[in-house]
Amino acid sequence: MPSSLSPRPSAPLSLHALRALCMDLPPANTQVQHAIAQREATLTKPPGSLGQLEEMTRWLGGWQHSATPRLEHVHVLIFAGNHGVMAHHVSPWPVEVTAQMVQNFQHGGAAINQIARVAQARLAVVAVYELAPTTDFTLAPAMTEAEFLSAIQVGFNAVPPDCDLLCLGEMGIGNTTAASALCAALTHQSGTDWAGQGTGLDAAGTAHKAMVIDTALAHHAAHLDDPLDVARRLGGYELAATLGATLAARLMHIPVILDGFVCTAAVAPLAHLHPNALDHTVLSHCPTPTGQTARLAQHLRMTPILSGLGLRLGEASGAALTIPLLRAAVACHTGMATFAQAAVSEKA
Ligand SMILES: Cc1cc2ncn([C@H]3O[C@H](COP(=O)(O)O)[C@@H](O)[C@H]3O)c2cc1C
Ligand SMILES: O=C(O)c1cccnc1
Repeated sequence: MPSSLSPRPSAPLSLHALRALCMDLPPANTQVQHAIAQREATLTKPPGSLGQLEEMTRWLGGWQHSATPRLEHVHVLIFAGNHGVMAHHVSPWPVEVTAQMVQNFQHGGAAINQIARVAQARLAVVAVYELAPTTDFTLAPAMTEAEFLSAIQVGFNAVPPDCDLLCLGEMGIGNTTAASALCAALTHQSGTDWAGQGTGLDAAGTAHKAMVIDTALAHHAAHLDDPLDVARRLGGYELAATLGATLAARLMHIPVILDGFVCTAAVAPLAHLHPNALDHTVLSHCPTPTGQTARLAQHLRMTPILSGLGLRLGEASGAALTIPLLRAAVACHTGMATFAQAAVSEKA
């Protein structure tokens, strides 16, 4: 069934229902994947010579449940939120920048606006809780259970049903601290292991960020066994919305491209609940081979589509950059002639 005809699922209304949903997610269509691999073998090229493009087509088709994958309706969704932990100056930028950048997205002036236009994708921005900040998570959970569930629901409901591919991104000054705290908690490591420079902290600023994360980890130490509770205590509204959108996409047969570190950290709790929970997602990029995004990718056994570009912006910029590549993959699979059609001799 094409993704555009998939029924719109309803969002889970309790933590119990959310957990149950995460444990029982629909798989990819393996028959479709097999059919795509069979056609791929008949196309006028040495087998496997389009490398990862061939894998991408199989991945897209398997999750769209269609042997002729489509990229007619590609959507980029940015969730924005603010962070109480900014009381500790964990970013060199002021919190107002979150709202200002949301305006910038709406007026077409951000990097993502240009990349989405080039990629022929529709862009939408959702300011979660109208950018009210979370609670400072060094003192208390970032979100109450009700706030957490409602942010998940915002993300869940933001996924357009008529969508062949969803690219997710975020905007929230201070959110690399939340993302690093999540990673540290999920991997049972420390702030130093996961804190990075974010939007340009110097070495002293990064060490302070690591200390703030360690303070939060100590405060919540007795409650870090449940991945969803980790997401509630140490995450943020836009991270919870990202998790909700990723779940909705799974139920609606929509493949997902995750942007960078923050986005991937936001959905990492799902992988800790169920090993296959992120199979319908792909990580777009890693800025460096040894940074936090690379380590998170390794932890989640994800291979980024793009590496070495040094992208460290967020906003779904890396995710949207992969769209032209995916369009090329699908165009080759659907448009190429077979050996028989083109009268090209097959391998001896
Ligand atoms: C002008 C500007 C545009 C951005 N677009 C994305 N981010 C990125 O930086 C933020 C996270 O970094 P940190 O944790 O260091 O604050 C997020 O908003 C992220 O999307 C931006 C940041 C700035 C300053
Ligand atoms: O990789 C990311 O997601 C990222 C990196 C720095 C700032 N904001 C986002």
